[in-house]
Amino acid sequence: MELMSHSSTFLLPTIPPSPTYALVVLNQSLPRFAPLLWKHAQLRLCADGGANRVYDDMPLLLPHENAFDVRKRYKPDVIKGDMDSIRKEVLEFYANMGTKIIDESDDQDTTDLHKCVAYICDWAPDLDKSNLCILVAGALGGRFDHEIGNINVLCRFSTVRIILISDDCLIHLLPRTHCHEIHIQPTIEGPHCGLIPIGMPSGSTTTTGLQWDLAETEMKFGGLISTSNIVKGEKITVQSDSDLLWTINIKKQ
Ligand SMILES: Nc1ncnc2c1ncn2[C@@H]1O[C@H](COP(=O)(O)OP(=O)(O)OP(=O)(O)O)[C@@H](O)[C@H]1O
Ligand SMILES: Cc1ncc(C[n+]2csc(CCO)c2C)c(N)n1
Repeated sequence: MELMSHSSTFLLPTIPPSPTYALVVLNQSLPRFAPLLWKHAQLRLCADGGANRVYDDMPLLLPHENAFDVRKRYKPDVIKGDMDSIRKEVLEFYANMGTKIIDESDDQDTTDLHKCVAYICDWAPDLDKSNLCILVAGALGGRFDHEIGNINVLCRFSTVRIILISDDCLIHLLPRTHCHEIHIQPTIEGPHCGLIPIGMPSGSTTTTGLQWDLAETEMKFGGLISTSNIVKGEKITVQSDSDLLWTINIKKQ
């Protein structure tokens, strides 16, 4: 089985040039490291009201700079969604600056995050898709239906690397098609982590590097799932017969 390697280097001040990152900003308070994620991204999208957050919150995260200069510098490449949350003044500001606006108000069956991920995968020009990773800022810690909708996007695009990020933690999928090596960045993440079967129960999951390792263990909702686990070192391995969610806490500054 092919190996898939994971590392949260996008939270470090400087990172190696690959993979290619695309950033999607959702309609929730910006995580404190949003400017860093923005810097590392080759493509920046706002999901509908996510544009209000960039407009309102980016100057607050950079209080020593002039708000207008910050807004000009942090210009999204694309704003996409059903456009029921973005404020008119924000839409006009970015449209005048050349941001591409994609109004999909006809589609009331998929979320704004889904619409943005579909754009990145199918349409985004000039983006190396072979080594693509989509970072999603503001995906957690809000309305529960939205949070679950955001996790559902991980499952609907299970062949794409997508990482949901909040101030407190990150979540991504470990597809059952691969065995996984997770490289921990101990200065920025851990020690608390979780492994959660998604879509179907896991008949057999095996891990190394955790305080409570699994050895061909069964996991299912209503039975055992791994929460409040602890990473012991800097490398975790995971193999499972079902897709799992991996989550790890992000350290406070
Ligand atoms: N409270 C929240 N918690 C988690 N994610 C959120 C929350 N609010 C919005 N989002 C994310 O931001 C995206 C854009 O949200 P926005 O408020 O602009 O539109 P919406 O009409 O509420 O969402 P949608 O059209 O996707 O149902 C949503 O698709 C969702 O992914
Ligand atoms: C069973 C079912 N439940 C809810 C919605 C509504 N809905 C789902 S995603 C979305 C956001 C569009 O931007 C809306 C309004 C639906 N269509 N089907």
